[in-house]
Amino acid sequence: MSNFLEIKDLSFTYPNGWKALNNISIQIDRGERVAIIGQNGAGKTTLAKLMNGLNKPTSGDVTIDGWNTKEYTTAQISRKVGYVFQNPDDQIFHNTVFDEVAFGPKNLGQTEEEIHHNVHEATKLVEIHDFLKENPYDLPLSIRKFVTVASVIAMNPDVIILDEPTAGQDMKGLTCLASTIAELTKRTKTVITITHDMEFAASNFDRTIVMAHSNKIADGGTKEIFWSNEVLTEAGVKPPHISRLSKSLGIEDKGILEIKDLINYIKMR
Ligand SMILES: Nc1ncnc2c1ncn2[C@@H]1O[C@H](COP(=O)(O)OP(=O)(O)OP(=O)(O)O)[C@@H](O)[C@H]1O
Repeated sequence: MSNFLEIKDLSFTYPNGWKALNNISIQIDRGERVAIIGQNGAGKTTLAKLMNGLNKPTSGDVTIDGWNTKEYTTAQISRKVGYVFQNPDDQIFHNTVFDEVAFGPKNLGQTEEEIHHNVHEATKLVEIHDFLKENPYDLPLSIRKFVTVASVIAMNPDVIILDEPTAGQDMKGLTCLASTIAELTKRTKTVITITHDMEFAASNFDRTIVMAHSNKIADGGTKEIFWSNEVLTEAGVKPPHISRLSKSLGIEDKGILEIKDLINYIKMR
């Protein structure tokens, strides 16, 4: 595995003395889709903020495409790693969707033409193109969340981190998220999500990293992880509903994470 994004012996302690990450190493390649799961307070958001340089390691290193985050500003790192905040209201500060999405490309020094192109591309991808002239705060939370996703995509980073993207999304939003992730993968972008939504992780991410008590306790194929009782119990995480249903029916097929998997299993019997 190549190490486009390399986290090596990483520890992070907040100024109040709380050690939120304890000696973590992870390697993530271009084009990978990785879910980070774990209980509240496990250190997932802290880890994401170290990946895009918002936080700098207390010890150890985070290197993206050869850039050690300690040697670059957060603005420089954000060209390579885009982070979509859990709460869109922590990110949005312009009066129109267009200006909000254009902010990143403008700061990168793109020409007017490039800015227009990137804003239109990104907003079409996440299906908010009709709202370009609207004030983001007149739009519902689910749409505001896509405004922040588009803002990051418009900067064309290599790695996109989505923090709790399914919160507040209906079926239409979930479908749009899935197609956006699929398209980003086609463009060989690395997509990382922090999520409590196990169905979302199971359907869209091939690899899952499990965090608990400031540590990485597992890292592997999503199917294996969601069928590993010990890991999920230690992390305090429940597997997807369909895996639980299958287990309670006595079906021990590790491939079952989604309804379609259970249907296939039943059809094969
Ligand atoms: N600015 C801060 N100062 C001190 N401690 C903090 C700070 N931010 C987070 N923490 C603590 O660090 C730990 C990890 O927090 P973090 O937000 O990374 O967890 P998380 O796994 O993302 O949780 P959640 O699922 O609730 O978002 C928690 O105990 C949290 O209280």
